[in-house]
Amino acid sequence: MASRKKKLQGLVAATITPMTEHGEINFSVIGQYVDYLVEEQGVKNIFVNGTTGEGLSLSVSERRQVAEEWMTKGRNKLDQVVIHVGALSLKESQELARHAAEIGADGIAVIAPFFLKPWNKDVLINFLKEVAAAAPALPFYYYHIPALTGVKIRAEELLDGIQEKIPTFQGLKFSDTDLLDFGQCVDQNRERQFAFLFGVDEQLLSALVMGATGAVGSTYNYLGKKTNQMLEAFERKDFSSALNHQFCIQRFINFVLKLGFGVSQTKAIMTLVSGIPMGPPRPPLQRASREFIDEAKARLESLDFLSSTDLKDGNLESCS
Ligand SMILES: CC(=O)N[C@@H]([C@@H](O)[C@H](O)[C@H](O)CO)[C@@H](O)CC(=O)C(=O)O
Repeated sequence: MASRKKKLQGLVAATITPMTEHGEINFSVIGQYVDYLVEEQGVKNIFVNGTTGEGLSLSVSERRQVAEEWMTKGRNKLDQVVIHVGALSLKESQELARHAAEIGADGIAVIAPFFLKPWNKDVLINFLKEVAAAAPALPFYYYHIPALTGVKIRAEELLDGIQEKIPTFQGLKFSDTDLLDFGQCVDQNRERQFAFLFGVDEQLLSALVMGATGAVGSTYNYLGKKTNQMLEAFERKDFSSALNHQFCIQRFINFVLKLGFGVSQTKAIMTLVSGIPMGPPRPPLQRASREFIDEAKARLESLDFLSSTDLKDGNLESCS
């Protein structure tokens, strides 16, 4: 039976997988990365090998090593480490789930298989159930990201009666903008035992109103501190401040989305803000362009999201 002690709350950074210039995993910076998240961003939960971590572009052996490194370096520093173990092959997913349990992870998450796809809720649940059963002591999260998987089964439908099928089910990572679906997931959870982790960083405040218990996202790697200020304002019911924080965050995300934003750009921005080299993404992704990096840097500075900036005085856009 999964431990119900620690409900996953607050911000969860969807970790980047650092790579060398030759495209190999750069394990040597993960210790520094943990310290940066905890000390500079106030983020103590991580989601490893997900979309941002290029989990599906890594081999099973690499995924195991990455998970191990985060567990080792995060020991006594991080609160919770959730490992994404979704794969097209059920066998691989089960292997990764067993491995996550062996190394002491706090939970596992799984996306819907996206090549030969489940065509209805029951078929999807059967797949998830088989993975969850490989790690029967670990909390299980379903990772709903329909825009990337192409599996459009509503989360609200999936959750209906899920615990009878998957006793370790502990929550949902909801990376979609359908707040009706999200709200109905929260609404049906009468006993409030599940974690509802929202995954669209630029809309988090709306999801908090709808009952999100936390958030998993790429921007919490470098905007964790800002987003924590929003969570704190929301907690003390200072909705006007919370909205100001969300608008500030939106100004940045909206800007980069218009330039073209994804995992490659996240790697470049994190390198810029943290000073820790994240390296290039793995093909077919291509590294972010010089123009993107320059424009993103200027925007970060104008919003006062880069600590080195001197623009505070008289800067109308400043979000400090
Ligand atoms: C499609 C995508 O990558 N979405 C991101 C968001 O954090 C996203 O980068 C952010 O909201 C900006 O649009 C996360 O939901 C992904 C995530 O949590 C993960 O890496 O597993």
